[in-house]
Amino acid sequence: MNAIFIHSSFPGSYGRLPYAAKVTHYVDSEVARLRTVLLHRPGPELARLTPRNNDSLLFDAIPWVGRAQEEHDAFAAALRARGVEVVYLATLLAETLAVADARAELTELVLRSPRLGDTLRRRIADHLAYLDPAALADVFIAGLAHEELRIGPDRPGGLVWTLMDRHDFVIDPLPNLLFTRDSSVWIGDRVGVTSLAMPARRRETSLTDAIYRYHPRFVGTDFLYHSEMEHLEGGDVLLLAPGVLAVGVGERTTPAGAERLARQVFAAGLAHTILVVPIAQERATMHLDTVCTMVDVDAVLMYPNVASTLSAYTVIAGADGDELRVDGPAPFLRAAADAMDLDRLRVIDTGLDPVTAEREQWDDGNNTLAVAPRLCVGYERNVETNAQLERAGIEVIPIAGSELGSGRGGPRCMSCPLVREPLRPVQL
Ligand SMILES: NC(=[NH2+])NCCC[C@H](N)C(=O)O
Repeated sequence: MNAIFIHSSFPGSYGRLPYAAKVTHYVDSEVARLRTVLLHRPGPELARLTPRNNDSLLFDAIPWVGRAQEEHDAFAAALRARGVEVVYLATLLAETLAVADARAELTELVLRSPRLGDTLRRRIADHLAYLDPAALADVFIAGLAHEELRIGPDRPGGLVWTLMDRHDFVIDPLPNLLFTRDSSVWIGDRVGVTSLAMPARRRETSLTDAIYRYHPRFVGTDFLYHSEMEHLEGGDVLLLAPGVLAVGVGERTTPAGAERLARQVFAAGLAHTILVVPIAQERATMHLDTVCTMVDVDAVLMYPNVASTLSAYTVIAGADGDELRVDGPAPFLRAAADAMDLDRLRVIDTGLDPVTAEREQWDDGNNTLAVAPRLCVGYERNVETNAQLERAGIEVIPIAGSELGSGRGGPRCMSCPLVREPLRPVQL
């Protein structure tokens, strides 16, 4: 028997702690009271989006940056009003870049791009060397445009810079950093730095990796997953109950990623069952959390157009500790209830009729963030879904998302829980 016990009082914000204090981060469910969450307030990286690059940068429209920031501030305020500590990724990154090794590592990484020749590489290195940690963090997030680099007779750009399209970037921006759910995931007291599938997002994990390795807040944290491992994105990982995970495999997470995660969590003693859930390889269902999120310990909000057809393979550790045992497929809702030791899972539908459901699923009506059991944040525009939740006894904290939603992500995608109250000690 191996029980994980957690400190009963959770430390407050980073600013109030002695510099090198160790903070206990811990998450064992989707719904237990949320204590601390990692968000990214969108900034100048969104202003990089144009009709020419928005598809490859994974946005469906060109967001109005100021309004997106207002919406995001209201999201953060709603969480704080419920007692949640909000930690910003850009702040953590700036504090991380005060550490010389972290600064050198991340700088070296952007300079390594084979698109740059030696001359341009030198110009970029000079440019970055003068920036203070906060300004350097801004460049790592918002990228660097061709015309932002100071080039002149005494500082020639060289062949690559000269032949480059003026609209091109010498360091690509990361507009999807907003969706902090995907670039790292906490399971128990360990962090998984994920392995993002889309080229436009890959560099995000160099930032989360550096933060978790170098920031004093995270000293001593054990890693459960690394970005060089098989593709796995946080939006596909649901902590159904302590010891039970669901992992979507589709456009982003691969079966190999799900298998790797299973091996890692079994080896760390963090779960006994992984449900592997195939989802359609489409933009509308890029992650499992676009069709299924939890709103209570025994209730899920689900997209009705897939609820009855979604299936799951149940993976448990094999007897010899190496080979995994795979059973199924079985209907997802049945397999989940069995693994969670419940008679059944309550299901609340996204939308009312199939057309409304399809519209509201697209607008991330399904993508709620639980702040506590039966209390979640949802986009206000998904009127029918929110009404369904209220009818089922789930309180919805509505937030505006007309601009935030243009990147196709809702409150769950935009948040990475660092601390939730433990649902119960895990008995493995
Ligand atoms: N967990 C999520 N559903 N995240 C949504 C991410 C949206 C982002 N534009 C992407 O395509 O990657």
